[in-house]
Amino acid sequence: MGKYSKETRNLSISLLKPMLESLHITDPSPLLHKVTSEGMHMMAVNHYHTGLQQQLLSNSAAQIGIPPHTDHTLITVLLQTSPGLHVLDPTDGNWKDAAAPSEIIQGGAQNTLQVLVGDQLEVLSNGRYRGAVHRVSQCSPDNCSRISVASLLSFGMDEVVEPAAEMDGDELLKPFYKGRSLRDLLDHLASGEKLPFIETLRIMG
Ligand SMILES: O=C(O)CCC(=O)C(=O)O
Ligand SMILES: [Fe+2]
Repeated sequence: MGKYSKETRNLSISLLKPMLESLHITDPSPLLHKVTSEGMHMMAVNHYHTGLQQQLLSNSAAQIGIPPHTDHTLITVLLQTSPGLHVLDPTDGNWKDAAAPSEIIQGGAQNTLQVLVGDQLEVLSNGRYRGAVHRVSQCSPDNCSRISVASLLSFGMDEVVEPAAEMDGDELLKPFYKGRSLRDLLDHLASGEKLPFIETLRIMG
């Protein structure tokens, strides 16, 4: 796991670099330096299995799966042992299976990594990149076995993330997001507020 974690962190950073360059941020190096020196990298392992499913069913009507959400990250790299991850396609509003069709046919997605844009990249890019809305479909009650490993790269806990000051070589004219940190996200979650955090950051009009 240690080696995998290191490799996915390196992969995320090497993906982030051209993404920032694509925004024509005059000098992306200080941003990248912040991520590499003070950023957070977390690994989350989700195990969806029949025992847990049955336990949930006996207690309530709940079923295993994850409802639609975006990640708090800059970038998430996800490994799944079998299909189940769906991503919302903003162009037509339909959910798309994140595994390639050939993998679905073969019943596995072991050799593929999914890369998801998270909220922090949406804010930093002033909405040019949009956080990927994703969900995990519910397991069948009698045949549920799935593991996913998420590698979550973000700025540090107290870094206030806001639209980058200069993009496309010009001054940023109008920021569409408020600047907030991960600590603000934790306060938001603790407050019991139902609105997704990213929606509280968007500045309308
Ligand atoms: O299990 C998965 O495929 C996705 C998990 C996920 O979205 C998350 O941990 O944020
Ligand atoms: Fe997620």
